[in-house]
Parts: sequence; structure tokens; C-alpha cells
Amino acid sequence: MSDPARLLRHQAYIDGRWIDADDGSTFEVTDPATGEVLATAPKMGAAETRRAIVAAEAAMKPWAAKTASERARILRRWFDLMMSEQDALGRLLTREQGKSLTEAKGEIAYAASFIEWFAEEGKRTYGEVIPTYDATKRLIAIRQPVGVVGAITPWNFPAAMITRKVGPALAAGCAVVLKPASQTPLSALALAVLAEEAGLPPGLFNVVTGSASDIGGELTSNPTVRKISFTGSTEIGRTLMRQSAETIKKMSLELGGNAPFLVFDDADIDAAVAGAVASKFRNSGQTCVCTNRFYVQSSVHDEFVARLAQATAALKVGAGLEDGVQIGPLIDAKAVKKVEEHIADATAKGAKVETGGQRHALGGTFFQPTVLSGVTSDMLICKEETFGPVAPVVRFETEEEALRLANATEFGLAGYFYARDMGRVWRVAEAMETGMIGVNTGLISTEVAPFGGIKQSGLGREGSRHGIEDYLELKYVCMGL
Ligand SMILES: NC(=O)C1=CN([C@@H]2O[C@H](COP(=O)(O)OP(=O)(O)OC[C@H]3O[C@@H](n4cnc5c(N)ncnc54)[C@H](OP(=O)(O)O)[C@@H]3O)[C@@H](O)[C@H]2O)C=CC1
Ligand SMILES: O=C(O)[C@H](O)CS(=O)(=O)O
Repeated sequence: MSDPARLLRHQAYIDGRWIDADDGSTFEVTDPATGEVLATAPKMGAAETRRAIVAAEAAMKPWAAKTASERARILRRWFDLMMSEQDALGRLLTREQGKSLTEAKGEIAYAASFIEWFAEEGKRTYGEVIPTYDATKRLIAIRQPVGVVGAITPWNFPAAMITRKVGPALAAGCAVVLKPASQTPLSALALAVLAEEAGLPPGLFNVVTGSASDIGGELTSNPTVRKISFTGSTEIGRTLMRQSAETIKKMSLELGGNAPFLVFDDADIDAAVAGAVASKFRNSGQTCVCTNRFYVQSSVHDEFVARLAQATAALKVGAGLEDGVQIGPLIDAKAVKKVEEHIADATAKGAKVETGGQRHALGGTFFQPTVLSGVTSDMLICKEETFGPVAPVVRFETEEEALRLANATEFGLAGYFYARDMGRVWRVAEAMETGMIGVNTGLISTEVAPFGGIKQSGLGREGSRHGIEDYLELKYVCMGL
């Protein structure tokens, strides 16, 4: 059995070498459940990033020259290693991010699935033979790797958000320079250990830890970087778009959400409550596709609120490594402050706390899973992404009103609704302004379907047969005979 300790790295990974920051500076990585310092990581900046970009450009040429099957064989080995180390990777992820071990191991499988999926999709980047417009010419279109990719990822899914970018990029023949979130760099470094063991050549997957603005500034301004793939807040997504404009980079942006969850009078209430808990409290409410607002039709409102409050109060709060824990700590004090602000604003404007509403007795960043009723659209909790374990419920009367309320946001990532009338299912699915919709389910994320948002929730799609397109360029070749 290999030693899981090899997965815990204190250095960044550039051009196949484990290195410190040029000036030796580091930053601490802490366990949100205990505040304990787990490790340090190098505090790098523009100079180290530039070297990673140079290494990526050099490594990409022979990599793109391989066949898709040759690339796939290495990616498949990486997938196998991730799955064989699922428990160790899950424990490391729980320690640095806080989610329950069950969810963390689930994330590792989800992360690995993108490597497995795109190892195969890389073999299907078909071109076209185009019926000519001129008998003396023959026309084709071919797909080629876009070039060096800059990837920047968030703390809430420290493994899956990385492989959802690195998988298609490598399968397409690109090389990647990744800046992981500073709160959760250890999972990224562990993935690099396994990529190295899988035989991924040096320079193809570089992990640069440290100053977001310095590293991001280099990735977005360096002309060798042809593509930026970002998952995180809409605010930072805007910044990266602005910074990338100068060198006209391709952009993939998975940004913030404000997911509505509609419960109609013809819904299966048992199923709706189960779906509500799954969608709201996954990762303690810290996912971009978590429900942010519940809208419940009048005739079923009181029953739904009572059942949701009962199920929410039963959720087990604790450190992620403890057996049976469902709600871990929030990532930091800033996250707790935002949750408290949303609850205080709502109750000041008339909302009622049905369960929870306070910091948990465990202290630190633990927070009671909460249900609010009597919520109205003027409250902050309906306008901003809470990113925490709070379920606000708004009552509605008609289908038209529900859709108007659901769509009254600049975001458009995910949305959910429970109904059984087929006409209503089609009408609401077509009218909801989101990139993804769960109908009678609260969990929609998978590598086989296109993940992404509209409006200010982002650009492009990740996963599915579409996800590799963003790492390819389509070249038209016109051949005179
Ligand atoms: N649509 C989606 O799939 C997802 C969207 N999100 C959204 O992101 C937010 C929560 O995640 P969070 O990590 O706090 O988001 P942030 O946008 O703050 O951070 C995301 C990443 O961007 C980096 N970053 C921050 N500032 C800059 C900068 N100026 N230049 C370059 N990189 C920068 C961060 O680095 P550092 O850690 O060093 O600050 C981190 O790696 C929520 O709004 C959530 O909805 C999150 C996950 C998925
Ligand atoms: O970072 C996130 O919130 C993820 O995109 C959500 S999911 O893909 O894991 O559902």
C-alpha cells in the first residue's frame, strides 16, 4: 500500500519540480474545523508564474503531437491513481476545506470522473470535410488545441473544479498553469503528485500557489496564455475578463449563482423536502448551485415549511472527519459574517426563524442549519448569494408570480422546481432564466452534462461533450488542387 503522506506537499509544482517561492515566503493552510495549521505553501508571484508559462509552452508542443489515445492512456492512469487514493485525498480535502468526509470522498470521485470522461472525449475532436464552393478547391476544418491555459479555482471544491478544467485541457493537447484557492491548495498539490506518478510529462500541469492578484495578473496579461478558465465569484470573473481583454484571451467563467427552488401545489411534498435539503445544505450551503431562495405555492406552503424545518433541525453539525456529520464548518469568519448579516436583515424586515438562526454551540465557524419563513424579495437574502446553510422561504400564489420572482436576479446558473403536471413542467423549464434546471430533483451535477450559467453567472460550459470545445480552435483549410 503506498504511503498517503506523500500526498501532503509544502511546495508548488512547476515544470515537474517541487519548489519554494523565490523569496522563500510561505502562507499557512488551516483546518476550518479546528483552526489548526495543516501546512504551509509557497507564496509565489509573477516571476514564478512566468517560468511556469514558459515551461507549459515548451511542454505543450510534444504533448499536442501525441495521438489522443496516447494522451488518454496517461489520463486514465491519473484517474486510476485518484480513485485508488480516494480515502487519503478525501481526508486531506476535508481537513483543508471542512466538508464531511462522505462529501469529500464523493468530490474525489466527481473530480476523477472528469479525467476519465475527457480522456475519451479527446479522441472525438472531429474535424469536417466541407462541400466545396469551387471545383478547383477542397475545404476542411480541423480542431487544434487552443494553447497554454491559465486556470484559477475556488476553495469550495478544491479537487473537482481543478480537474473540470485540467481534464479537457490536457485531453485537447493543451498545457495548464493553475492557481488554486489559497485556503485549499493542498488538494491541488496532491493531484499533481498523482499526475506525476501517472507519467504526465513535466510542464503540462503546473500548480502555482500564492498571491492571487500577482499570479492572476501574469496569467491574464502574458500573451503566451491563450485561454483563462475561472471558477469563483462574479466580481473576480469581471476583473479577469477586463485584464484578459488586452491580449484577447478565450474565457470560460463559472461564476456566482442565486438559485431559485419552486414548489408548486401539484408537487410531491416528501420529494420536494428531500430535494430542498440536498440542494440547500450540500457543502454546508457553499456551492454555486445551492438553492439560495425557496418559493412555495400558498396551498402547500405551511406543510412544506414545517417539514423542511424538521428535516433541517435533524442535520448533524460537526467536524467533517466525525462519523455521520452532514454540516461542517463554514470556510472562514467572513462567511459566517455574511450568513449573520442575511439573517439579521431578513428578521429585521419581518422574517421568522423556523429553526437555527445562530452560530453553533461548537463555536468557530460552525453555524446552525437555518430555515426562515415570511421572507420577501426586498431582503438581502433574496438578492445576494448567501453561500451558507440558510433556507429562506417566500410564499407565492400563481405560476406567473413564481417565475417573475425566480427570474428577478442578474444571476442565472441553476434553478429547481417540483411539479408533476407535464404542461407546467415544460412551461417552467422553458421560462426559468438559468443555464441548468433540476426538475423534481435537487442534485444535478455530473461530468456527462453541460455545466454553466447565463446572465452574470458565467460564460461557456464545463463537462459533457461540449466541455472540450473551449480548449480547441477550429481551423479552416482551403486547398487549391
Ligand atoms: N459557478 C461556479 O461553478 C462557482 C462559483 N463560485 C462562486 O465564487 C464565490 C465563492 O468562492 P471564492 O473562492 O470565495 O471566490 P473568489 O472569486 O474570491 O476566489 C476564487 C479564486 O479566484 C482567486 N482570486 C481572487 N482574487 C483574484 C484576483 N484579483 N485575480 C486573480 N485571482 C483572484 C482566488 O484566489 P485566493 O484564494 O488566493 O484569494 C481563488 O483562487 C461565490 O460567489 C460562488 O458562487 C464558487 C465556486 C463555483
Ligand atoms: O464550485 C461549485 O459550486 C461547483 O461548480 C458545484 S458542483 O459542480 O460541484 O455542483
